[in-house]
Amino acid sequence: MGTVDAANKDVNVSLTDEKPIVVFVLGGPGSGKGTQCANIVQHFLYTHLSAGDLLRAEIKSGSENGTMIQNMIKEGKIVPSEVTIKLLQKAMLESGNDKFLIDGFPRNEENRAAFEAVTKIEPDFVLFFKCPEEEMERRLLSRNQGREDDNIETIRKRFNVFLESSLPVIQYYKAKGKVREIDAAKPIEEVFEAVKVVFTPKGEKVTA
Ligand SMILES: Nc1ncnc2c1ncn2[C@@H]1O[C@H](COP(=O)(O)OP(=O)(O)O)[C@@H](O)[C@H]1O
Ligand SMILES: Nc1ccn([C@@H]2O[C@H](COP(=O)(O)OP(=O)(O)O)[C@@H](O)[C@H]2O)c(=O)n1
Ligand SMILES: [Mg+2]
Repeated sequence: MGTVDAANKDVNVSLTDEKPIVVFVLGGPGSGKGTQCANIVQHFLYTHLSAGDLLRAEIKSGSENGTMIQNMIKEGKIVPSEVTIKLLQKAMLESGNDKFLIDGFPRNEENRAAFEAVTKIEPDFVLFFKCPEEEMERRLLSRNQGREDDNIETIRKRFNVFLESSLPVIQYYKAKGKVREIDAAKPIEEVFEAVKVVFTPKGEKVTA
């Protein structure tokens, strides 16, 4: 009995040790998630996985889910978790890394609960980019990446989805003390200064 317990304990310890480190990067559309993740990976040893980028790549690949995903994105709606989580898991495996910035996910309670149930991973912390809607709107309208959802009609829908479905997820993690909130209305370099502080281990100097 004691031996079995001891063995189980060992297994649990090693599983815990092997679990990847995950940071969820959240914020409204246009708050600067992608921009700051690109900066973070230059300074810290993370792999950046954007849920939106993975979904757009899935459309391009001609997958059987492509049309459904395209329609959801055009409407600013959230794609069923099953689809997004599969893409995230595949990208995590293929990266060979064990530290991830998961950008734009979880976007609703379903995303959050399904990810936790399927992967058993809890985020280390949640980086939340807080930005006023007018500023996010300005940025999205001049993003110029040819995205079908960067038009004023879809942008309004995405803002509503953010308020109704995504903010509650941020609240959920706030209650657990896991949210690191950043003022994202400032210029890119200033936002990154604040981001670096969050990623720099306590006691270490924040580097340039
Ligand atoms: N702090 C900032 N100030 C001004 N423009 C920004 C800032 N951060 C990002 N942008 C620009 O705003 C647009 C949206 O940024 P992006 O990183 O794609 O946001 P998100 O991934 O949150 O939608 C891009 O064109 C980007 O260059
Ligand atoms: N977890 C996610 C992330 C994105 N998406 C879809 O992809 C769209 C674009 O997401 P994105 O993260 O690339 O958008 P931004 O916040 O970067 O502007 C969203 O509006 C959703 O339609 C989703 O369904 N589920
Ligand atoms: Mg983005």
